[in-house]
Amino acid sequence: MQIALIGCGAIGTALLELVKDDVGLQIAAVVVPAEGAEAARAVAQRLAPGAQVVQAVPADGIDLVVEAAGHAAIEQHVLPALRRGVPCIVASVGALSAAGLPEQLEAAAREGRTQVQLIAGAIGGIDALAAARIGGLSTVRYTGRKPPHAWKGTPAEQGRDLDALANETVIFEGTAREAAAQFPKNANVAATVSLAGLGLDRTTVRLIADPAVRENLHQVEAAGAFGSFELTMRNQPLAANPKTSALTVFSAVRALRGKVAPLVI
Ligand SMILES: NC(=O)C1=CN([C@@H]2O[C@H](COP(=O)(O)OP(=O)(O)OC[C@H]3O[C@@H](n4cnc5c(N)ncnc54)[C@H](O)[C@@H]3O)[C@@H](O)[C@H]2O)C=CC1
Ligand SMILES: O=C([O-])CC(=O)C(=O)O
Repeated sequence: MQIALIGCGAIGTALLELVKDDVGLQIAAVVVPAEGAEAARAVAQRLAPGAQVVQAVPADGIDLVVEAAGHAAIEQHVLPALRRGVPCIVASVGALSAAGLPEQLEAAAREGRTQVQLIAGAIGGIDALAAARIGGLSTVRYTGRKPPHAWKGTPAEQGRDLDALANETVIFEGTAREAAAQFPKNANVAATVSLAGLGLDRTTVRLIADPAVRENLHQVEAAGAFGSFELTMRNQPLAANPKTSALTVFSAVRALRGKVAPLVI
């Protein structure tokens, strides 16, 4: 299977490392903006020597796209690939918080008679939540807790010095839609939980900067006709990007391997 990888940062690089010996998965292209091309070429030379580094998904010869780039990449690269009939695996699930984008993705996939797969990424329990939804859900709450430095470059910095935080601090409370839009690199999981469950506007979200934690903690509490569950993930962040959990990479690799494996779980 010939694959185009969109994004070659923390997730993309770790993904290339993991799949470099997978015989069924050939990385044919790495798609990055012009300013990221040089760094991506160095990574590709080491981990995917057969890949071309390009600024758009090649029009021919690609069987599967995997996105690990950021919200803008969905409109820019995923929608056109779907329309051409190329299935896509998406990590930047928070992009679907933009009005109309879920519908556009569905329409593009229909037009191309293909599918877009939103990965679970850094969160677990998505299978249970999506199944529970069929019986009816009453509440779904998501709490994301990360060390203060993981919130740098986000609205969490407004009115506070993250380096000086002595206690856990709630930096956001609201809907999953608002969280995903305001924290595009930190709240994709909020969008994923909501899309699997009660939707972007009925899922309540709290985001916390906590100087007492080293890991990225994700908690989900869900209740409905199925019963209830509480889930806590204590994820190791990637050294290359403290905002991103290593599990996100494993989730993307699982999705890729699931496309070629004879038995899938
Ligand atoms: N679903 C989940 O659980 C999670 C999803 N994510 C998503 O994955 C994205 C990537 O995460 P990291 O690898 O940690 O980020 P990163 O910042 O380390 O790497 C981003 C890469 O994408 C490239 N890029 C940026 N905009 C692009 C565009 N429009 N088209 C093509 N390439 C582009 C950059 O040049 C860079 O190579 C995040 O921005 C977030 O949207 C991240 C963590 C968890
Ligand atoms: O990787 C994580 O821990 C979660 C994350 O950044 C996101 O949801 O965007």
